[in-house]
Amino acid sequence: MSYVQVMIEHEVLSLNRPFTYFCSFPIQKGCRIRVPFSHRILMGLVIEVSETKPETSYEILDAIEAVDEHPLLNGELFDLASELSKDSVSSLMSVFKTMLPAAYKPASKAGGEVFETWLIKDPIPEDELQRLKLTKKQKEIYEALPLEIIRSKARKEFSASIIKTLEAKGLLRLESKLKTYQLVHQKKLKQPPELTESQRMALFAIEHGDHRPFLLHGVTGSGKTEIFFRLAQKALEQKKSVLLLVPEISLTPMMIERVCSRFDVPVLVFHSRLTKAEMASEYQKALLMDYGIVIGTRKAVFTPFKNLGLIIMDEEHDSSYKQDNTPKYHTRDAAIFRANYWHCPLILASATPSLDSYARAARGIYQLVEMERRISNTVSAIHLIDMKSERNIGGISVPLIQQIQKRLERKEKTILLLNRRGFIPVMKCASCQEVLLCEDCGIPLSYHKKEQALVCHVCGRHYPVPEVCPNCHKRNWSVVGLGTERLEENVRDLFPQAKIVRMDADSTRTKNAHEILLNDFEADGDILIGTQMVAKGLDFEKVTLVGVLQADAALVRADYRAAETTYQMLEQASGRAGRGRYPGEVYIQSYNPEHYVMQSIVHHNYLAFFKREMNYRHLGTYPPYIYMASLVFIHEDPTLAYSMADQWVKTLREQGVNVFGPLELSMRQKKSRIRILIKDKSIENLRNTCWQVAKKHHEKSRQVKLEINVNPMMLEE
Ligand SMILES: Nc1ncnc2c1ncn2[C@@H]1O[C@H](COP(=O)(O)OP(=O)(O)OP(=O)(O)O)[C@@H](O)[C@H]1O
Ligand SMILES: [Zn+2]
Repeated sequence: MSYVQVMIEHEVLSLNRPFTYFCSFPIQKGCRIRVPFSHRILMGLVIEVSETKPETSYEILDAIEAVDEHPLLNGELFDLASELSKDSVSSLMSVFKTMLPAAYKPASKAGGEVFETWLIKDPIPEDELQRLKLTKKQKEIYEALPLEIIRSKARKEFSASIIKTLEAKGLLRLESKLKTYQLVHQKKLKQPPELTESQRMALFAIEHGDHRPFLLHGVTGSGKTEIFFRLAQKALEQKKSVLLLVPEISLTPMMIERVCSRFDVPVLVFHSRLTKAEMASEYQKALLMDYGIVIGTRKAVFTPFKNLGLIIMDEEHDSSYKQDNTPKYHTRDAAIFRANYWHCPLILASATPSLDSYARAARGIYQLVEMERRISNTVSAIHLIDMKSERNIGGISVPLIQQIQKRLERKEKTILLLNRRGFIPVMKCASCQEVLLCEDCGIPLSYHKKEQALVCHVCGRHYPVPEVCPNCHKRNWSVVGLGTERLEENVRDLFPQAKIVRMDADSTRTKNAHEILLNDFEADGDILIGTQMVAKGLDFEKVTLVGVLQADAALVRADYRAAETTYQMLEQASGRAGRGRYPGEVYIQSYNPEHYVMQSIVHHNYLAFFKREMNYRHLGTYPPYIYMASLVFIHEDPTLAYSMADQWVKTLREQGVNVFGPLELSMRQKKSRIRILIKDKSIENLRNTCWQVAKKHHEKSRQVKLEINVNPMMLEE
């Protein structure tokens, strides 16, 4: 018998506190529990268990039942959750739900096919078997059955009716077991290569460093992965686990392959494409694992460990490390927390570190380790193509076409980057200039040829293509702009013999699609066309040419990080060429070749870019010089949302807070969104202000939704 503190399943801030229940059954902290709550039965998570009755002003009700036998979260993860909740200004329950695999979320409706039924053949004395009088067929099948088998499999492979009979006669016992998966195939192990001089120096610096996080700034192709592996090897030798974070699902297959061909230890994988049951199975394995390697995207940072010895965050600059929806946490912050908890090294690695991280390294908050040479010892030549004067066919400049032709003749490979999917980015009427917009979001729709549909790239809604313009009723659609789907067609027209592989959000919807496409390209592909996902991490020896189309498209965004993200994308894309024996060349098509982003790329000069960009951030008072939070008020009625935002601007201004807005953003799902921005030199002050708004807003209005983003990675328009 005990008293338990329970956080109930709802994520709202008004319920962001524990409720007390009386518990007549055994339960541990970190288990889910069913409890009565205002005339309903809800699921919750036990955050404390005590023998003594706590002081409460309300009647203590009886909890109904335990859902888990063993805790899903340990003490460390509880502490991490409470820190992330405070820091991201979101409810503790929203953090728990993000941490746990979907199948284990505390939610009444949760569940899923995580368990499957097994048949167990317990030993039975011969005379007992005689007494049951089995037919010849029944006996045959009984004897043929293995000691343990999944029930559905047994029914399919043998006879469903006979299996049923054997169950009824008590010869087969039913047992419910967690579905497990062998996601990773073991391969022959590879021997580690001899380290280069610059790798040895970097490794030495890390092994002789102190407790602060490391920022490993190594140019593309400098062999950072080998550094990870040497460090991992040491941790594993001490029987400690290694957490290896990668930004995007597209990078996991390559990393899994590399890890599995080096280490003969358990490897667990977490990413968003796993099914509910696979995710739950990996999580259960982690709870039981003594030591091993965990590879994964954002969510992997919440893996439970018995003993963690090393955290690596590869491509640390990538914006997918920040979660878009509540809780809007950054994986880096969670990684820093865990490294502190386990007193283990944290390696933030990138060829193009985020400005935030590099600035921190400059101030000594991180330890900077640099690798300036590529393994191949080559430097790719960067050619800027001025599209204002250069002739092009289907969006590809003549010099780039000539280079692709050369690669085809030499049986080398080309990567073409165009960061826009679909066929035509904007559907426009050539007669009246009408642009077709998403009804829910108010942003232009893209034409996707294969699907014969107009698609909103924000909400994903599909629309049929109208015969005529809804405005002027003429049939005169203009085909302006270029998406990856159309680029593929154009390249096919130019090089009909080439084998082309296209990788973008449309071609990678299905499970394992990334892996299949990349394998295709590596095997016999000539040209890989894709969005920013082809710019990252790929390591193919035969790629000697990279072409970037519309390199400055992303520069025109109003976001304060537009230059930074463009720089990172271009430098990363350039880095895919010339990684092996053959030197690489990069062709960047730009309308603005004098821009400092383009110039820094040409000269492979990160530091020049960093200094210039920091200067602009200083002038505009943007991060990393200050901290920033965006508060978005959301409602169908724009005037209601606006007045709410406007009141807060006035109130905060009276308190001396540095606040900007209100500003109307594009709609989402037919709802208006009004944003205010807060800037502060102190992150604590900024968070306090946000919490103050969040709590008061909640008391004042339940109708207008408020979304808070502390340290947003991007400011939308
Ligand atoms: N010491 C070494 N000797 C020979 N080859 C090596 C060595 N270290 C790494 N390599 C090879 O060099 C290539 C580039 O290494 P790696 O992929 O680790 O680069 P990286 O620094 O992660 O680059 P990026 O930031 O572009 O992803 C790989 O094919 C790797 O196998
Ligand atoms: Zn939309």
